[in-house]
Amino acid sequence: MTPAPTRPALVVFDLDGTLLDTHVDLVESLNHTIAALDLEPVSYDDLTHLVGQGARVMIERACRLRGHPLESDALPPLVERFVAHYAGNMPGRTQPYPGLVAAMDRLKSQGYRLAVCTNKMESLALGLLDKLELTRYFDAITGGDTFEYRKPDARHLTGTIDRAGGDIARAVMIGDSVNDIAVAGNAGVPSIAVPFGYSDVPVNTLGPDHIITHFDELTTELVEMLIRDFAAKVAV
Ligand SMILES: O=C(O)COP(=O)(O)O
Ligand SMILES: [Mg+2]
Repeated sequence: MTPAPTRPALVVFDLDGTLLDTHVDLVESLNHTIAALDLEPVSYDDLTHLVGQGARVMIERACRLRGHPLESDALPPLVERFVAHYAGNMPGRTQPYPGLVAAMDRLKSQGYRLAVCTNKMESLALGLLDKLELTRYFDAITGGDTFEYRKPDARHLTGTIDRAGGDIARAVMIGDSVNDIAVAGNAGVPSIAVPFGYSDVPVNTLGPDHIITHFDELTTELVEMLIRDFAAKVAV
């Protein structure tokens, strides 16, 4: 039998492509934004190469993809256009992935803490989670502009863990793409990858400590096992 955990752990979630399926609204707002430059719309397949570093980078990458690299002064009005459209449309067609809410209820009923560490702008992350009535689950929600650094910089994750009142030795990061697995590795925290998000490569190639294909698999037993195995690996 698994011994009782010393103290509840903290599970830190990425947002886009992990907690929430945001792709329809991201693509729509991105296409609305680049339409101001008369650029052809991008597709969902393109999104996996564009998303990951927040709206500014996503817009820059989309313009480059359409053969229209931006001058630096062209970006701020486009970011404003994106934010107005995206925030105005929330929650749009965005939904939690299957089993997420039940998994969060399960973890919280065991006293676990939950947090969000996303490269999405903090205001957009907060607004979206509010609209979906999910904010109350989280002890901290940090975005790509909360600190002066963001994923994959370890300090984005360690700062999130601090704000959530968590302990780095009892935390797990769960995400869909390279920044999530890298930030966990950089911070010294075990990682779980989900394959249903927006990675442009198969998640097993990112080197996560574990992969779950459905949130039904996210249990306190799994979290405890990952924390224990990770500590044992680091101690070797
Ligand atoms: O919005 C982005 O570019 C990335 O967001 P994420 O870190 O929640 O995946
Ligand atoms: Mg993501």
